[in-house]
Amino acid sequence: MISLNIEKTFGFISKASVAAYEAQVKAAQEALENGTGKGNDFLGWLHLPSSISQEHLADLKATAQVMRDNCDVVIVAGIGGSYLGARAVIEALSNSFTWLQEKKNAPVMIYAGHNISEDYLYELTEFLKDKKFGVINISKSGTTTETALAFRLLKKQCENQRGKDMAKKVIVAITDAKKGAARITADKEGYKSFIIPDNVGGRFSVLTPVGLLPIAIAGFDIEKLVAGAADMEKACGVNVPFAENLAAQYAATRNELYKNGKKIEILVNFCPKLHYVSEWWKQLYGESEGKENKGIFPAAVDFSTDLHSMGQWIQEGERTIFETVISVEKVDHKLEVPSDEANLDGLNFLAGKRVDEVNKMAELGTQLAHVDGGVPNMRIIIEKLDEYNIGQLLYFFEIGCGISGYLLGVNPFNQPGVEAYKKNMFALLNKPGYEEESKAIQARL
Ligand SMILES: O=P(O)(O)OC[C@H]1O[C@](O)(CO)[C@@H](O)[C@@H]1O
Repeated sequence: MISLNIEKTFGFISKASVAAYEAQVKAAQEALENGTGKGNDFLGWLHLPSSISQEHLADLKATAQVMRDNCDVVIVAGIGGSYLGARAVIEALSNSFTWLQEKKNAPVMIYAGHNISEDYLYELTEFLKDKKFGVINISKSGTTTETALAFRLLKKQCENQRGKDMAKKVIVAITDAKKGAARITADKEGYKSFIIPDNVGGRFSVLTPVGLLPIAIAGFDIEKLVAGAADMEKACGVNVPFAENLAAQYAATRNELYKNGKKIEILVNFCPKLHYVSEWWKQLYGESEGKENKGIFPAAVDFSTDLHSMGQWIQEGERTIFETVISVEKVDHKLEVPSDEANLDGLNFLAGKRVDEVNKMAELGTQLAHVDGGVPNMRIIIEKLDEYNIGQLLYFFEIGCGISGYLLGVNPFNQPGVEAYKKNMFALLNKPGYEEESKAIQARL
């Protein structure tokens, strides 16, 4: 099982102050469990891992097989919670150079619909010109502009290039059961579709088809992923005592750090494959907690890379940060530092050592240096990067977020602030229905 070590926060906050959260955490857990807290119409993720049926997984795997049989490239079109979970898991589990390898055992996964860059979309459509490609159109609301725009382009290209019949086979929609343009299009065109349950918000949807279908297409074992999440659901259950409950400890510790002026949490990895786990985590915690002028700012770094860019700030900048390190115990491959007779680079002191040992010493050295520099440190220890462990990690962060949001006193399941930019953009683009806003915004320019 994943474990959590909070010992290196105790020079900054006391053990007793974290322990004092027990009753508050229990109340938050019960509010989640009984559906009595804020945002209680969005708790579908809470027992999702333990309630996913074999039939549902079989349906996902069958659709994944159709895509694998008919596509060399699959575009995951989605933004925020409608793509980050899939990308996080796929990149954590993939060979770092899989997309460059000649012989592939799964379609190349590409992401779109998460920006409005004309160059990105142009270059994507150019790249796809001679490719057997398919598309997964993912949008809970079914109306998100970034995704809808990319899908409009990709749908047209797929139909033109591969013919209407094949396009029908290799375009899949994941959206609301009834409403939104993505649902209307899927029903009208006869696409295979999956439903994002009403009571699961985008950032909590990685264990719905939103995450599971792309992950299965990329060739990973979604049963093991769900099994890992289900075991974490048990391990972080409402009846697991506070001292043994990882999510409870994490939520309490970060809230106590926040109260003591640590306003920024930096999620740290020492393995570049975890970059998108951090991106997923940033949305999960940022959208959930950043409201009512409150909330820890979730940031992330990839070490040791960023030790050579952000390391200075972290070591000696304003002391408003704490670090949460995802520490992976075992690597997949073995590579030793070779000995070199001339030793021109002076690295013979490392000869015979595993590269991972060097990385682990960088990790330990960094932890000690940053703690010495005034940065509290938590460590999430994960045995290795496989489906089962990543499944655990995802659910740990989800339940930790639910508890933490309630401790902070906000509704962790809405995101009203995201509408502000959309309203302005629609007004500036003269979207029908925004006539008043258009006038008002023009007057401000
Ligand atoms: O799945 P949708 O409805 O396209 O939304 C995508 C993302 O946009 C947001 O709604 C914010 O606008 C996120 O909460 C969500 O994950």
